[in-house]
Amino acid sequence: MNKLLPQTADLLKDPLKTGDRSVLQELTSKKALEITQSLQTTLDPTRLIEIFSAEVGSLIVHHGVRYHNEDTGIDLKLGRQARHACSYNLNIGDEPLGSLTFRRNQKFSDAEFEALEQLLCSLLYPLRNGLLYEDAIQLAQKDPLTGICNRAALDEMLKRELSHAQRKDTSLSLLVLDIDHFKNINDRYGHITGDCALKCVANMVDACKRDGDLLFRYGGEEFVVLMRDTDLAGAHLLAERIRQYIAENSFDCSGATLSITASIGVSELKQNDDPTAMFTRADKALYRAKKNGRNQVCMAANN
Ligand SMILES: Nc1nc2c(ncn2[C@@H]2O[C@H](COP(=O)(O)OP(=O)(O)OP(=O)(O)O)[C@@H](O)[C@H]2O)c(=O)[nH]1
Repeated sequence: MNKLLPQTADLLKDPLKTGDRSVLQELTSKKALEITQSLQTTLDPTRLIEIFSAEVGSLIVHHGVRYHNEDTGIDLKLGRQARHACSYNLNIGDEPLGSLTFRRNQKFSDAEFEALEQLLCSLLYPLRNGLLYEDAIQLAQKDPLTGICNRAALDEMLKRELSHAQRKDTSLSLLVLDIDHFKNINDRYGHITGDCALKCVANMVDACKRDGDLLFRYGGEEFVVLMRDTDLAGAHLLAERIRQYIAENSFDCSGATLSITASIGVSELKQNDDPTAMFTRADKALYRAKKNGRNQVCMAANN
């Protein structure tokens, strides 16, 4: 593959020489095969674009690439954003896959446009598979009712955050929140109102926490917040703020005005902790908060 590069780069240094379309066409066909093989190594859309840009760059010199996908929120910028641009809206049938822009200081020649279009065909199906895979992963980690991350996501994140905090010697705290007497809401107003209350609580917790804190629905009427770089005192502050906010703000669900409270247990990461130990300490603290009369925050003993 690399043998082609010097020859190709020379050819493309001066756009006027690129009139030799047959050479470029031949190189493009070979490159398309190489790209197809290279793109088989990953399903990560960002990585796919990086690989594609690097492969294309060995045939068609460019200084920057931007991939933008409104639906997934991916906005990837590689290299620098030079003066001349060559943009494509990628799609398969009527399925949009985002837009891809190549940039460089010299104009792109017609032969290069043709070559790029041909090479892009090798990207479309791997990119679609990558986007679908990412979609499936995200769906599997989302709670369909509240739209926040679910327990599977918590299991994964807790493991990751815990090992990061232990490696970097930073603090990490966790709170478990359980709505008080939630069964009464279902029994009195029905499950649709109960569902609405769960969504409202998720929004309330989300409104109280910092951007870097991670919110999960653990199951039923139980929520978890994972707080990076936060010690027990900081976690206590957030837990108390959430408890107070929920207790002081009634909300409307399907015509009913609901006033609810929540109990919260908090724990901080200890040396040699594993995810289960850390979670269990917060859960036990939550149990104490319930036992002591609910609508309160209890801290796990940190020894
Ligand atoms: N509407 C609705 N209810 C749910 C959902 N998941 C769990 N529940 C209900 O949540 C209630 C939990 O009740 P309990 O575990 O007895 O606890 P509680 O009534 O909140 O009482 P304490 O936790 O002891 O204060 C049960 O009635 C479950 O059916 C859900 O997704 N939607």
